[in-house]
Amino acid sequence: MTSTTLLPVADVRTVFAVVRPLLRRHRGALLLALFGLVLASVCGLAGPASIGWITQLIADGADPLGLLGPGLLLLAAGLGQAGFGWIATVALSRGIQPGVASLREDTVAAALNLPLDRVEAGGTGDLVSRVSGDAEEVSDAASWAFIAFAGAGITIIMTLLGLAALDWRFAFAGALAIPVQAFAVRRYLRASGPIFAAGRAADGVRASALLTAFSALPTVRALGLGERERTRIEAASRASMGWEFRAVRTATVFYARLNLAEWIGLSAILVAGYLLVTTGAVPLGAAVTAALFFAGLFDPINTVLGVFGVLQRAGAGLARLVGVLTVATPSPVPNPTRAPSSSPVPASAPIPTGTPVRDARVGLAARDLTFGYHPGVPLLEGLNLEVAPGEHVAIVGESGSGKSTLAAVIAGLRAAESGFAGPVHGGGAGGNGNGNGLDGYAEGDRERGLPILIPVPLATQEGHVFAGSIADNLVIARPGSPTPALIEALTLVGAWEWVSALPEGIHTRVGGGGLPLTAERSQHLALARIALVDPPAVILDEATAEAGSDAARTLDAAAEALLRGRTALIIAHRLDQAARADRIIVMEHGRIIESGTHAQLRAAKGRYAHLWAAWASTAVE
Ligand SMILES: Nc1ncnc2c1ncn2[C@@H]1O[C@H](COP(=O)(O)OP(=O)(O)OP(=O)(O)O)[C@@H](O)[C@H]1O
Repeated sequence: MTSTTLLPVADVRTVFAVVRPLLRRHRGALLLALFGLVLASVCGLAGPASIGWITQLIADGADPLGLLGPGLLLLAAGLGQAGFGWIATVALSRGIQPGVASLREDTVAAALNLPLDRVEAGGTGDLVSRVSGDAEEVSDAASWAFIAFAGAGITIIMTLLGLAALDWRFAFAGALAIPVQAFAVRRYLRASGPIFAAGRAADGVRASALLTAFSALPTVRALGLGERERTRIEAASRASMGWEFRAVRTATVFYARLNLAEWIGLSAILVAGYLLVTTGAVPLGAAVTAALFFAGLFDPINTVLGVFGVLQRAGAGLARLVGVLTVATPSPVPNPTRAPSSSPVPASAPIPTGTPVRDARVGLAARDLTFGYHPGVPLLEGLNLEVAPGEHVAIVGESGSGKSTLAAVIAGLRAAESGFAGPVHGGGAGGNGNGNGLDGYAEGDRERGLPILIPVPLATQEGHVFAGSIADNLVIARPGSPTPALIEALTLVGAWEWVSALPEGIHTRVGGGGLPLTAERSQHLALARIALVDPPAVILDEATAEAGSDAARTLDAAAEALLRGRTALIIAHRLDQAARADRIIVMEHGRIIESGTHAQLRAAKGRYAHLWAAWASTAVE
């Protein structure tokens, strides 16, 4: 990939549109939090007020017993502040955290549904950094920064009101700090916003560079590309670090300006207090209270301005998370002959246990299908293919002829530009043969007794092994499946023999950090995963192509058992696999150029006959 197009970042309006209903759901908790924060800051003010009161009593030479009143007020204020603060914190996190959690879940679900080409265009790292780093920033901010920000903001407002209540001149003196603070904040926000956004984007690019290099490690080693990859990662890391340095530098200047503002405000209050007390305008206790009020503002002001950075960072993360939600997910091209779906089945939705999905009346079709990797350059153009229910069709053709692409579009992994591709109703009783979109039940399907259409599983030669137990690797395809169902699926494809011989059987950990599996066993698990889903139609994309001869025999048998009684599209590189199919189609430059049985095509002496002759002369059975 030479250039990347990162996933979109949502604008402020879209972010609000997504966040508002999440917060509205917990309005009660948020109101309780606001109430608690106001009472906690009122209690916070009672502390300095009682110290001022005590000072006044001492200055007046009052009876020591008279100090008991302000002493008790001081104690009650401390307890009240802690108690109300606790209530507010709990209520606020109850109001915000569920929203953050559901946003994260929605984003992860949307990420899993993203069109493959969109993820490829942005680099996998961009997506990974959003659902991990950005989600972390947002969650972090919600768990403490937002609470600290709201608490400190309310304390500032209440303190300013308290200062004004003591004497408006104290409020005026304190307000002299505001222009410097406003200047500091304005400069900081202007500078830091773009720095944080660019920093998060640079992190995404760095993650992409790392993932690309690691995922292609064997190729990188084989072609001696290590140095080139290292330089690329180093450049991406340097860019990311550069933004980090700039963020720290901007924050340092910001805090220096805030310290200057504090110094100006406190000096003004002390001067005002001195003048007001010496002229008898206010008692000494009031001046002490005012100075303590103002000093008490340092912390909340620093908190508000300090967490601004965290909130801004979280804001940038939130916009990137919501951005994932705004990417249109591939929806199957609707079949114009059918009504729209009433209960859609998303392409990646797990099939709940107990849902009967296997049905002998489901076929596969591509109708007037057009698809291309680059806009305006179609690879498949107006392609038509019908696979009848229960039929096994093999696709053969030279490398690059479009076999895998056709399989991916029919499996719903890539969205068609126009036309239709996917499972269809057809054949048997109740089917109308018109076909259907990949849309679960369409209007009236239940009434007509038509089977539900689920996404067609595609097994490729890269049978992926997830880190976890063998059971985890299977259950992922059909959550909630009981152990006997897993064993049945493994047995069907002939994998139970080796799985049951492992020390921990089905609970053996495989994948990252677990038992390494051979390519053959990984594929075996991939086929068992499909057996567990028990779908009516399956696509095998070279699922046994790379295996050695013994492994090929094992996996051929597994595929044969899996495909029995199902509709199948098989991309066959070894032509003996194709010969066993009911029908063979030959592809060239994205088009179907021949279609027929093995015998028919050999007799026709066309492209397939040539391929067969070439293969048969080199094949070792
Ligand atoms: N992700 C992609 N982005 C851009 N072009 C692609 C992508 N995948 C495949 N192509 C191109 O599309 C064309 C068809 O590729 P496809 O993999 O479908 O062919 P194939 O017949 O399955 O080949 P093979 O047998 O080598 O897998 C090729 O020119 C290939 O380079």
